[in-house]
Amino acid sequence: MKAGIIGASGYGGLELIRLLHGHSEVESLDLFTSSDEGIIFSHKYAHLMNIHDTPLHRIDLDHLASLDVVFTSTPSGVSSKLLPSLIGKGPRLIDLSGDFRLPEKEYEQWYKKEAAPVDALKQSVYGLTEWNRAQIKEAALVANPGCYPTAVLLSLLPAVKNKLIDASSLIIDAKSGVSGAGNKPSQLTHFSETNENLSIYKVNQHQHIPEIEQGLEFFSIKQQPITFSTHLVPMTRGILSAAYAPLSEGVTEKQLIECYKETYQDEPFVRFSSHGDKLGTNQVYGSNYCDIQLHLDPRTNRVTIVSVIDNLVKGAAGQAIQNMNLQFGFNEKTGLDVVPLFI
Ligand SMILES: NC(=O)C1=CN([C@@H]2O[C@H](COP(=O)(O)OP(=O)(O)OC[C@H]3O[C@@H](n4cnc5c(N)ncnc54)[C@H](OP(=O)(O)O)[C@@H]3O)[C@@H](O)[C@H]2O)C=CC1
Ligand SMILES: CC(=O)N[C@@H](CCC(=O)OP(=O)(O)O)C(=O)O
Repeated sequence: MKAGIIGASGYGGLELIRLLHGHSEVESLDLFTSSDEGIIFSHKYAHLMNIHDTPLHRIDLDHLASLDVVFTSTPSGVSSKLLPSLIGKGPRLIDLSGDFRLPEKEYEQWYKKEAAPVDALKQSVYGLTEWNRAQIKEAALVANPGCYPTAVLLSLLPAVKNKLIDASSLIIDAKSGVSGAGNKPSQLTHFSETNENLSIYKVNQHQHIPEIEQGLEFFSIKQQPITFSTHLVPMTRGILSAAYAPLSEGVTEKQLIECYKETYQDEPFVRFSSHGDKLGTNQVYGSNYCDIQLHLDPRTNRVTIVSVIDNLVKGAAGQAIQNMNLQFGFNEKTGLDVVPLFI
């Protein structure tokens, strides 16, 4: 199949290239740019020497329409303008940005940008693979989930859906490596302000709050507002999410564990473990895994539900490729069956 990436030179784009390079079904990969047309990609990124020595293409709708799948890995506000004219023109579209994840009003409120046209929004399908396979399979346009919502929703949905925890006042505390902010330098990500520093940011204003609430509601039950805090950690990759909630009355820890085991037992990329008291982002580094653990504190009857992902893989490019595999009828593990880097 013929694949294309718009925003190839960003972090999500580079990760798509890395993983698609090892994908047995992808015959050609065209890279598109808004700023560097004609540049040989490996001259810009030497780690791709002898791997991607082709020039970057101008974003051209006819060229894009000739492909089987197009990934957009662009800043918010870009794919909402680009993709509507490509819907139904040939390629399956998989958008890594937030442009097609929320309804119009919520998007404009939280992203402070103009939303995608309503007709296009109606055709987009939320790409949380494990929870939305039937719809993703048929979708012309997949809205790939945000990095934090992937970690949070995968870890909370079994408990919330089955009403095993009291989700009326969920508190979720999440931490991310700096690559989550993309390759464009900013004061938040400047070395001298991230190194030796741990910070909380976008308190009660993070754009993933409505996405998480919507996901909990869409796949489980009517959701009360959540408290969701994001922190920047001086590391490159990885997200750790920890959620705190009381067990529902009469529910035991054993029931909760059984529910998670059952929900994810056949999933190739979600690993639930009921033992151990330690979970780190390095156990999923570079891989498409989401690892989940839970711990009940019998003194408070509150459960701590923890998950880790690599924000650039399961939180972005890996999940996008998993969705592509699903859409084209390939084994979901194709191109993604790698052992985490760990050290
Ligand atoms: N980083 C992460 O962990 C995750 C990111 N996301 C989302 O995925 C998207 C991509 O993220 P990321 O790769 O980190 O971002 P980057 O900022 O690293 O890269 C974005 C790329 O988009 C291209 N671009 C910029 N402006 C335009 C434009 N006007 N038209 C077309 N292309 C443009 C640029 O390449 P060029 O100049 O060559 O056109 C740029 O390299 C974002 O929306 C982000 O929120 C989602 C989940 C996780
Ligand atoms: C560390 C860091 O800054 N992470 C980014 C994640 C961005 C993202 O994934 O945003 P979209 O919803 O636009 O896809 C953030 O917290 O905003």
